[in-house]
This record gives sequence, structure tokens and C-alpha cells, in this order.
Amino acid sequence: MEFTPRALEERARVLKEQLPSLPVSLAVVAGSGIELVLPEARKLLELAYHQVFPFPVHGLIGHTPTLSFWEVQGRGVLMFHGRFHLYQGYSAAEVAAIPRLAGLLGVSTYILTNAAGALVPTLEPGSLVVLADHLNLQGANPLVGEWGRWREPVFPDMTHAYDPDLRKLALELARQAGFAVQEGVYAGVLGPSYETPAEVRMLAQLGGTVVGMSTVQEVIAARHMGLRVLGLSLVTNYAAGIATRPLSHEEVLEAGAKAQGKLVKLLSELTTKLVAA
Ligand SMILES: O=P(O)(O)O[C@@H]1C[C@H](O)[C@@H](CO)O1
Ligand SMILES: Nc1nc2[nH]cnc2c(=O)[nH]1
Repeated sequence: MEFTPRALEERARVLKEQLPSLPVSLAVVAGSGIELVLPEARKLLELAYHQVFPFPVHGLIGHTPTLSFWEVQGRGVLMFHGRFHLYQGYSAAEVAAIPRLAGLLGVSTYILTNAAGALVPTLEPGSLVVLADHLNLQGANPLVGEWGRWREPVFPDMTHAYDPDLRKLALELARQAGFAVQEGVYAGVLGPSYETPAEVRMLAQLGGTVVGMSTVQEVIAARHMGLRVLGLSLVTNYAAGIATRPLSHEEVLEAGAKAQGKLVKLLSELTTKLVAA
């Protein structure tokens, strides 16, 4: 069955009845190998994605597809553990379902994390990139067709897709959490094969700092919903041709696990600051 705006609106209405009745202002999305918890908050509810989204959900190693609901200072925070990717066969509308659902549930700020490869040799694995912009090279856009007509604006401006104030705050808190951190541009490709060395050189020449297979569809949909966006790329590996060994998803997951402590600290500080704002 086709996934329509009506189906998502109906699911949001049902979820609102199931979720604790706290004002929700923030959603956080965990990328590959990134396990997120909020040590100083209370987890009130956890739902498997098949209970959350009105389309068939199939998993991927490195993602536990659940939505958890946390209470932080009397406010609700949604944590999406795992995302949908085009390369898994999901449509652009399905990939964009997370920010759209978050928006329908009352979220105003959307924080996404992802695992990405470094396009420049100076960016070491384990470091963090606060996204300042992106290149959508996936050949898709979640606003094509009826989803684009679903709400205004039909032609959303993407000049400040990644919120400048959130970027500043994230840079400061990431340093405090112990990350080597810089701003950069995310090159979003389709995958699932990793790049060739020639493609990596091209992406760097196009202005990319990191490369990954997610994020851009979500960010376009989030901006269309009027959400403020913060994008954080954990550099899990050097991209092909810069890397001295073959790339693997296992290496990506390992790097996520290694950075877990710092990421949890950063996300915890960020959510505390943002719910209080
Ligand atoms: O969901 P993210 O962008 O974190 O996942 C990245 C891209 C691929 O799914 C995978 C490649 O190893 O990691
Ligand atoms: N496309 C792509 N996605 C990634 N996700 C984590 N590392 C990489 C990479 O090097 N390339």
C-alpha cells in the first residue's frame, strides 16, 4: 500500500494518545553504530518501529529500530534509534518519515547523527563534523509529488538548512565532550557500495568534507516541516583511496561504539540546554 501523508497524520494522532502527555520539543536520530541514551533523564516508553511507522520496516546491522521517549526537565525528548535509507529500498517519503512524524508530534528541533567517511586526510576517524551544509547526490528528493504539495512552502529555501545557532552550540559542547571537531559539508550519496577513490576525489573537489548514505532526505523534509536542524557526522573511517585498508560496515560500527561515551555526553548536554531554552 502506498505511504501517504494521510497515513502518517493518522499514525501521529494515534501515537499522541500513546505517548506520555509532556510537551515534546526535541527529536534525536541515531546513525549507524551509534547507541544513544540520556543518563540523566528518565526513559518513559519504547516502541518498535513497526508500531510507529505505517509501512513495512526491515532492519539493518548497527541499527536497533526503536523509538524511545524520555523526560528531561518536565519535557519530552524523542530518540529515534536507527533510520531508513534509500539503499535499503525505502522510498524518499519513507526515509523522510522520521522528521515528518517528529514534526507532527510537536518537535521543533531535529538533531541527527550519522556515520560518515572523511573526504580529506586531515580529518581523523573518531572526530566529529558539525554539518554546515550538504550536497544531495542521491538523485531523489522527498518533496517530489504529493508530499511536496502536503504543506507550504512548495519550494523550501535551503540556505540555512543547518541552524547557525545550533551549530555554534554544538561546536562548543563537542569540544567540551573531548571531540576533535570542525564544521563541514556532508556529501550524501545513494550507496550501498562505498565510493571508488576517483569518486572520493570528485566529492572533495565538489566541496564535501564527509561522505555518507543518509541525512540529506531527512534534512530537506525537516526544513519543509519548519524544524531547526542540527547534523552531526561521526567520522568512522577515511573514505576510499585515503584509507589504507578496505572499507567495511563493521569498521563503521566499531568506530561508533568507540565514540559512544563522548557522543552520549555531547547529546546529553545538548538536550539539557535545548529543552531549557
Ligand atoms: O545511517 P548512517 O548514515 O549513520 O549510516 C552510514 C551510511 C551507511 O548506512 C552505513 C555505511 O557503513 O553507515
Ligand atoms: N558513502 C559512505 N558512507 C559511509 N558511512 C561511513 N563511512 C562511509 C564512507 O566512507 N562512505
